[in-house]
Amino acid sequence: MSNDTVRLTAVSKTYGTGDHAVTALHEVSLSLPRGSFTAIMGPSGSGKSTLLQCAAGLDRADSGSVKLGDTELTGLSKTALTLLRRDRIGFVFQAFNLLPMLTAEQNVMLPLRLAGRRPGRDEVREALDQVGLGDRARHRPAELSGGQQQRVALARALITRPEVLFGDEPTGSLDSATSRDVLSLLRGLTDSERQTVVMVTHDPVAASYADRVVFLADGRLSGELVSPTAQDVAERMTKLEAVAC
Ligand SMILES: Nc1ncnc2c1ncn2[C@@H]1O[C@H](COP(=O)(O)OP(=O)(O)OP(=O)(O)O)[C@@H](O)[C@H]1O
Repeated sequence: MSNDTVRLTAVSKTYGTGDHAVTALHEVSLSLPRGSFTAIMGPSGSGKSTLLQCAAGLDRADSGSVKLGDTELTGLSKTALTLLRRDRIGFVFQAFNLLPMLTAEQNVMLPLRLAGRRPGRDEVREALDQVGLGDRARHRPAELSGGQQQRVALARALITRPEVLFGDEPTGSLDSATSRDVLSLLRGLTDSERQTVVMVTHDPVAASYADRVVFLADGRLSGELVSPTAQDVAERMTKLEAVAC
């Protein structure tokens, strides 16, 4: 079995046709090793979200290969892809997407209920404890801060024990202190549970929590930084943005 949780090989994706065609990804190859935390950065429109969507089976690549463990995603039917996302992938987005009428506990239970499982209360409490919210289980989203709501979203993403957790700007709507809490949690998941995490971000400080930052420019890979500092990331981004202008 491969040591990579996710492997993209020569993935290309074009939106639209003819004069309106936009090639969002040009033959991108990228491996996400098991237990690694990767940040994806690049100027606006460089293909970050498209990369994440193709890697997570939310969108289909036009060509190339996308593998989750030993499963090739590109040939899967829509139903098989839906099941794969439900059972093997976790997501957190900039918007927390919690259901307002449900408590934290009920929100966290939802993915298991949708999978036809009756979750044990212990299992849900454990997921909430993992994100430091064991004492907020009965609160509804409106009774929680933004950072707490994102942590509930994180517990909901982790309850199925996904092979990979994808984040699309997971700290994008949080203030810097709250962002740090959420990023430390993600870092801790990788360090203590070997959770594979990949996150798109615009924030060099957020990216500095990752093991590696992968840069995209105009739909192509444009280098990477290992064990990045926020300053190194910011400098690299300034250069990429200058070229993109
Ligand atoms: N559904 C779509 N239809 C047409 N073009 C699209 C679509 N989605 C993305 N694009 C185009 O593909 C390119 C890459 O978009 P993408 O959203 O992946 O970039 P991004 O790096 O995530 O940008 P941002 O940082 O601004 O969110 C852009 O030129 C965008 O306009």
